[in-house]
Amino acid sequence: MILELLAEHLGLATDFFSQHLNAKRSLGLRMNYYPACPQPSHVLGANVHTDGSSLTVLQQDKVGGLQIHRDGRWFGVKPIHGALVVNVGDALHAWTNGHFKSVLHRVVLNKEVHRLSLAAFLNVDNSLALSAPDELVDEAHPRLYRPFTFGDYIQQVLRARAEEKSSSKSMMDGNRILAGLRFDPGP
Ligand SMILES: O=C(O)CCC(=O)C(=O)O
Ligand SMILES: [Fe+2]
Repeated sequence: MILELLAEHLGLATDFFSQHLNAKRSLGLRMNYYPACPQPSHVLGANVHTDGSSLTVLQQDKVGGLQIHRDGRWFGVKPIHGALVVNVGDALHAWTNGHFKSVLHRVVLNKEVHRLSLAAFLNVDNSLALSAPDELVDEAHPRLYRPFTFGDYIQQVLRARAEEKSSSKSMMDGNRILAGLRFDPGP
């Protein structure tokens, strides 16, 4: 349903995303438990990252701690009773030629109480080609990425992880991961 509204918003066929995801989809579920922490400024509950999914739907409790990065600053995502948080992941970012941006996020801890969240990742199949449709490419929005499958993206993630292990940097940033798949228009 959300994917159908997003497709309509972009002027694409309503089932543009959902037809592929209905054929071969997988739903990943993760329960996150963040203990109270005596020194919350020294550690993060979840490190800075983007999700690889198309969309992530998150249920958080009332404690708070999720933050998104925008315009060089971190903003808290205030828990609203009965509301779900919907995040765009790297797969949808690439598939829409960056019209929808995957959001860099992290979780901070607090001294007093633990926090729980449940994340549902709408993942795409490794064989899915994430080429943006021509409708989303024009002079103002040149094609960002060469044609690639989600499996190619996973290879880039593994490469980035291996690099992280050998350096002090630790950040699963979709922009950095997708940089390896950027379109090179040539000389
Ligand atoms: O716990 C949260 O609010 C976010 C969790 C998250 O980013 C994730 O599981 O990918
Ligand atoms: Fe996440």
